[in-house]
Amino acid sequence: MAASPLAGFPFLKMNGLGNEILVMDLRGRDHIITPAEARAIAADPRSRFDQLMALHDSPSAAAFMRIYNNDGSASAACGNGTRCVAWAIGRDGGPDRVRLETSAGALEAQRVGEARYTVDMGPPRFDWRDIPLAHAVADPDAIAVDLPGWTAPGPASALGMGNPHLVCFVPDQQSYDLASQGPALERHPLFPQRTNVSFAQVLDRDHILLRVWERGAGPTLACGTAACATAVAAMRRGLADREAAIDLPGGQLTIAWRETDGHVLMTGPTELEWEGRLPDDFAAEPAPGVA
Ligand SMILES: N[C@@H](CCC[C@H](N)C(=O)O)C(=O)O
Repeated sequence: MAASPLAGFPFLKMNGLGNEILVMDLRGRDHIITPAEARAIAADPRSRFDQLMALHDSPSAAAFMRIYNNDGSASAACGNGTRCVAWAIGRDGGPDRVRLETSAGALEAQRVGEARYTVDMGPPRFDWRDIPLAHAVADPDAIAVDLPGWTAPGPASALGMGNPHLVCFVPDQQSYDLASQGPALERHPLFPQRTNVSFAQVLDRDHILLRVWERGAGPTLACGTAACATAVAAMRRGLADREAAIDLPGGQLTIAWRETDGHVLMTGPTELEWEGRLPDDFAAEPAPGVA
């Protein structure tokens, strides 16, 4: 079998509030990581990740980011991963301000402290085609999500942050079981591309507790886009002010929804855990039908 172009390839193992991020810089190369390769990388404890951020050349930004979940599926947005990429590009005397692209649009990241970044995550999306939903809904903040054997505590919110989100507001987030309700809600028929699922408990107008079941990755210690979606949904319901602290199992993000242009600003830390290389004999499972 021919050697994989990823054999021995270097990576940064990082995290954003415990959300496990792998950064691989493929700029100047023409290899696009396949879903099978992403799964194989995630399955190795030395390169495990919730999300893999693969950097590619961009004519108008420092990099174009292809984002993979650990089940091999793609996403067009990852808040914690975007901060990690900004750190990776900005380290060793690189720029403090970085423009990055995804298939959902351009994002600007600004260093605001030691390994700490604010990312302009762009505007939230409420049109059913942009989230996307399977069909038009009368009110994206009044989504009924009862499941067989489970009654939702009230209507949920559906919105997009470049990726789909379902936000369920609950009186006590600890009493909701991510492991059983998460997978079912991720595949709710209203979401043709599946969805990230948030259980949010509003403590105060500027303070929200959040746990997230991520599309394609399951429960993670933090999800930046879910924090953005939750803050916006709470603000639209009149439950929170324009800036709020979101507490996730891995720590705190600050989310502001700017009135002047409707963009969402996410601020939080990054951490480098180790630098590594894929094995020299790296190989992914073959594509179906390929011997
Ligand atoms: N952890 C991320 C979101 C990653 C993508 C998500 N699971 C999806 O499939 O949309 C974040 O920090 O935003």
